[in-house]
Amino acid sequence: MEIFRVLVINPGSTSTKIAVYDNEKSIFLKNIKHPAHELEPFKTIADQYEFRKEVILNELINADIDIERIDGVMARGGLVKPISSGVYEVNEALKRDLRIGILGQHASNLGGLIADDIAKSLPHARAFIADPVVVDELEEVARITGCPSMPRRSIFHALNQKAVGRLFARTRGFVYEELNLIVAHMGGGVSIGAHRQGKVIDVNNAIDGYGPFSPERAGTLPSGALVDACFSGKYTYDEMKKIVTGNGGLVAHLGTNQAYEVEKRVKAGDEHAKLILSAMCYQIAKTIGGCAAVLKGKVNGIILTGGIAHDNFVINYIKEMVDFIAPVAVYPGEDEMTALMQNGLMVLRNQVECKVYA
Ligand SMILES: Nc1ncnc2c1ncn2[C@@H]1O[C@H](COP(=O)(O)OP(=O)(O)O)[C@@H](O)[C@H]1O
Ligand SMILES: CCCC(=O)OP(=O)(O)O
Repeated sequence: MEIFRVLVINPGSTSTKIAVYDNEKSIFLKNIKHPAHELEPFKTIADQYEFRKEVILNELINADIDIERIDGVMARGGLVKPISSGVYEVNEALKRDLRIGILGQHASNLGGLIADDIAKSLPHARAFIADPVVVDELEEVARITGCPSMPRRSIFHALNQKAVGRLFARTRGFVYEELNLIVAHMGGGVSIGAHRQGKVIDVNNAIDGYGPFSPERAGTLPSGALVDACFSGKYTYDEMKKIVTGNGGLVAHLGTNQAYEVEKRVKAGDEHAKLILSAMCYQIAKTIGGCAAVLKGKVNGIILTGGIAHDNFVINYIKEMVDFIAPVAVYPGEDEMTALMQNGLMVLRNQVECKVYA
């Protein structure tokens, strides 16, 4: 059997994850955490490009991985134009939109760019992204806000939400497309999606829109206060953007983007840390309740996933508020690396056609 070597790169807001597979066999996996102070010197996401690329290449060198053998570089894709779920080969149009950050700035914008750069330096590698954060399956009614020029947008952890949705269904003898699920991904950002028979018909905008606050995002804010702050003369445009994305949420309240650090403080008896972490959980649970209404109460399961799903305080808090809706399943971490590898192998084996980003 032909062996395909796939490099998977996943730049998240608080981490860079790297994996190498020979066919389905994992030969290397590393999660490099980036505490807030390490990323603070970079003014923009684009400024992190060299840093993140170096991190990836150094890890591969240190692990003695023969990168010349790589056939495909799979990346978690970023804030390009809204597109359907699937695998896209990195092309010039995609790179241009990733560079601009046409729908905003997020570490995953670097994924396709770094993948392309690495693939081009190798003898026969191709670069792809799959299920980027802009996968858009929203129902029309879910797009409308009270201000026609500011519609709601689908920006979420599409790759992992769909991967764990499929895993949940498979392990229970169903297919994902038969079930109604609510998936809460809790990472540097938090997204909560209403999955109706394989389509995410409603979800919060996890980057700079609305929804629960998260380790580094402010989430929904009182709009009057937000307008006042913008015009107060105290902040530049970039500073306001950073308040909403990057320096919001746990970073703003507690000075760290690491939920495990907050959990340690809570265990040590820090009442303020407990109140803030509780507020984040409370907002997540309320949003899950909203998704139950979207699905008209017909919910087969609630899935809690992402790095913070390792945190027992968080899980217990949310479970207590929502387990009256449907059974709660917990998938700590994410299945993004496996999902990217599987998508890459399907294309390299010509089992699916990759889509063209135009
Ligand atoms: N074992 C753990 N216990 C509690 N929180 C954790 C644990 N592992 C990771 N986290 C938290 O999960 C968050 C990162 O989640 P992750 O899904 O890796 O996000 P991202 O992809 O945005 O970097 C961080 O706040 C981190 O502190
Ligand atoms: C839009 C979802 C992307 C996101 O928030 O990812 P991180 O949790 O990795 O920042």
